[in-house]
Amino acid sequence: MSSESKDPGITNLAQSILENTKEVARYLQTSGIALPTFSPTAEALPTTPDFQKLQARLRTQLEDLQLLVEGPPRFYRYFLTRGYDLGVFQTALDFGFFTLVPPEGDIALKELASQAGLDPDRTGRMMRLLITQRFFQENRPGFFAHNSFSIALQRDEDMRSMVHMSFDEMLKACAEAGAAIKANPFKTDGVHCPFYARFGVPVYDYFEKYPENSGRFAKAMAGWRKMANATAELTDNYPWANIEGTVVDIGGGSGHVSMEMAQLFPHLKFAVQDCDESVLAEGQQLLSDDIRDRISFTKTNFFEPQRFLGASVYLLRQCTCNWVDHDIVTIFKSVVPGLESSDPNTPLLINDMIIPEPGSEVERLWERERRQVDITMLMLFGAKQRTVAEFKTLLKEADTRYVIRKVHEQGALGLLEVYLDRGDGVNNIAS
Ligand SMILES: C[S@@+](CC[C@H](N)C(=O)[O-])C[C@H]1O[C@@H](n2cnc3c(N)ncnc32)[C@H](O)[C@@H]1O
Repeated sequence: MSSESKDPGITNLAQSILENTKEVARYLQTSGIALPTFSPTAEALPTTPDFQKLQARLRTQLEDLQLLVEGPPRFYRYFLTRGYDLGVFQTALDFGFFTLVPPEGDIALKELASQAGLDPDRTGRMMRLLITQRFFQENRPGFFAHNSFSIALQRDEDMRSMVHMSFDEMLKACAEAGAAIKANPFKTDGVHCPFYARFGVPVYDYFEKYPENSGRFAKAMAGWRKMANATAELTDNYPWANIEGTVVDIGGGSGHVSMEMAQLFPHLKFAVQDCDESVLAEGQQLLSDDIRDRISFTKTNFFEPQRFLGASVYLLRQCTCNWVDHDIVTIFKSVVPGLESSDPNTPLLINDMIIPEPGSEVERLWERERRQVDITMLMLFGAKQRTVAEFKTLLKEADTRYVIRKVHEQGALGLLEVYLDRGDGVNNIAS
């Protein structure tokens, strides 16, 4: 539920937008960063929590002003065409427009079409729609160049992979949403969900079946970390400097999070576990010399009892959201042998989005970001993001000794510090 129920009136809203825009400009000037433009050479904006707060406040107000000024019929006129907009974006990625347009200078339409392997008519029509949406530019007729938004996808393969995967596999699954949910209105899991309806296999079986797409998935996860959920909640909310030994990164994918942590905490080792061999192999190749000796990769099934014993931390990052409740109970149970074999202060860290309890006073866009990812899980896995109370219920169902010692809810992802109460008083917490 949103805290913003008052209607400020459009001129008051516009006035506030002006004030908040000035604050953004002041922040940038104080940080020595040039004001944003659409030029391909525009400087990157800061990603600090303070700046993100300013961005979010302005974004909410801009969205409200646009809705109020447009009114429902005009709004729906644009809203209903988003499917076509996304279809064009997907095609542009499929045909490589973002990488074929050179980083500097421009490219003739005919040349772009020829390199893309597409006819010039459709190449031009799609590029020109994209240009109306502020991707690319056509400063001289028939020649295309990058702007700040299109070049961002050329420069960063991880981010491009995330956008491409979302508009390719995931969007196709979403198109099946109505039919798939109608077919099973009271059952939801990895085989009763839109992704399965579209592709005929659950998500992770799909990536095993198509290893070429699995590589893109691993890059996409790294891209998502850069775009939406940096590791700050994980790195800043646990006393990493005070521990020693090995962090087991369960379902760690290509190990991109372990790699970042290994750079930050050179005294720690990381054991990346995942079921997908190609993703693990991808990670192995990304290791730089400074961390190579401290990161291992092992093919593991997190539904089976943990075999890495005596670790300092067991980490489950962005895995619980992919599974339905009874699977989560199995995953939580499977960590228990690891925790039992370790020091009583060894946590299971669950680093996933936390859904606010209904009725919580939270920002509308903050809640929307969480609910968008929650619905992503519904579409792809028939699964969900969870509230703290839901996590607690599943942990207790897995093992009554599980206790949640700390909850960090504020960042892009939440962090639950979970321990096993072994009756020695160390984790005897009323939680
Ligand atoms: C959403 S990704 C998260 C990756 C990484 N932890 C992160 O935060 O970016 C979930 C990972 O779980 C892995 N996975 C799925 N089923 C698994 C299983 N049964 N055992 C181990 N890993 C599994 C997937 O291959 C994938 O890498």
